[in-house]
Amino acid sequence: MASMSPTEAQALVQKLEDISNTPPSAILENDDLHRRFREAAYSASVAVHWPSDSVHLIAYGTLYSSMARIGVDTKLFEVLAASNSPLSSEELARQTGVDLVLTKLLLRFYQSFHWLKEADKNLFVVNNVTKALTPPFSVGIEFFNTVLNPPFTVLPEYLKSHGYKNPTSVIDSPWQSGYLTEQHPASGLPEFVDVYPFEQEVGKDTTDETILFVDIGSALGSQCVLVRNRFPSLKGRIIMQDQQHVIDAWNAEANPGIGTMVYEFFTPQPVQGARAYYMRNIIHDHQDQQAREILLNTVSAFSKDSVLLIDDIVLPDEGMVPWRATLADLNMLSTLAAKERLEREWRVLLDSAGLGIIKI
Ligand SMILES: C[S@@+](CC[C@H](N)C(=O)[O-])C[C@H]1O[C@@H](n2cnc3c(N)ncnc32)[C@H](O)[C@@H]1O
Repeated sequence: MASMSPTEAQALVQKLEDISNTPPSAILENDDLHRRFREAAYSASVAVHWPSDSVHLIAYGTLYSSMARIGVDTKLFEVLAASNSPLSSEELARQTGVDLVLTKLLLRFYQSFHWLKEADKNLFVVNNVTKALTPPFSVGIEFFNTVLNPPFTVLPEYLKSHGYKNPTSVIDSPWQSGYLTEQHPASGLPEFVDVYPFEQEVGKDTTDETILFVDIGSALGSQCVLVRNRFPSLKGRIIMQDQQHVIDAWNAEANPGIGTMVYEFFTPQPVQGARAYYMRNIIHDHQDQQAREILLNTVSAFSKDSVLLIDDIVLPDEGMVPWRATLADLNMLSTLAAKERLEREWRVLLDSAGLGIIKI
């Protein structure tokens, strides 16, 4: 790691931000410098990726091709490139015929990956990437997406099943293989106990009988184990709830101190008056009506000391959305026709279930 004073580090980061907004023409107009700078900037970015950044960027590879194709098919990039002035999401929706909600979602994604720019609030302009995604270059996008991605995707299985021999037969190549696979990398986000003062907020004056923590849709109880391990001397019961087949897979002997319960979250919550009800990655799996039903079922069990802890993504209402969040949004859309929510969408949803927000 290079040594540098905090002031020098600040200045360097500021300089990089300036350069990325407006690359100097002295670099762009000199072929050699342009190449070197492009490589250095890319490798500087990769050099500071967190491990989970690398996993996400690589694992979501096929999504970029699909998102580019949607922008090409709908002519969103072309419309923007043809305009002499910045265009709003409404204007882009009108000119492309894409529904406004979907247009906004696409724009969030494209912006998070710097495929276009938001010059001012809800006003979009092209950049070098947008231009690259218009004709004639854009012809390649459809070809890759429709013709090449399927064999790319089956390549690992194909090679495994062929003993990692180099394919030489045109009638037995990955092309002929029809196996499709999908993976969702773990999120790598902070744990809720690192950002929420759990012990102070819900752990006061508890006894062995207090129901401390109910994890709704817990999967295999990672968050219950986390609470137990993080607060070993905190009194109170910890309960994980999920569907029968999930609870059946739980190893109770290996995890003492954690209760299990089969619970279907479209029915009223049977555990009354817990200090904390917790849901991670549950609400984002559902459209508003189902989400509201799950919330109302939980609220029905509240006592005056109960809180609901929702561990999910909150997209900012304005400004740049981090690319990790737009990937998650698209993931939800592709796999479950669900969504990540803007802060104002969370407020409306929670309000509709009679809940107020204490803190985000
Ligand atoms: C996306 S996973 C989240 C798991 C866990 N909370 C986490 O963050 O790792 C959704 C979980 O909800 C459970 N689930 C789905 N539908 C359910 C239902 N109707 N009632 C109860 N649990 C359900 C699934 O079995 C799964 O474990």
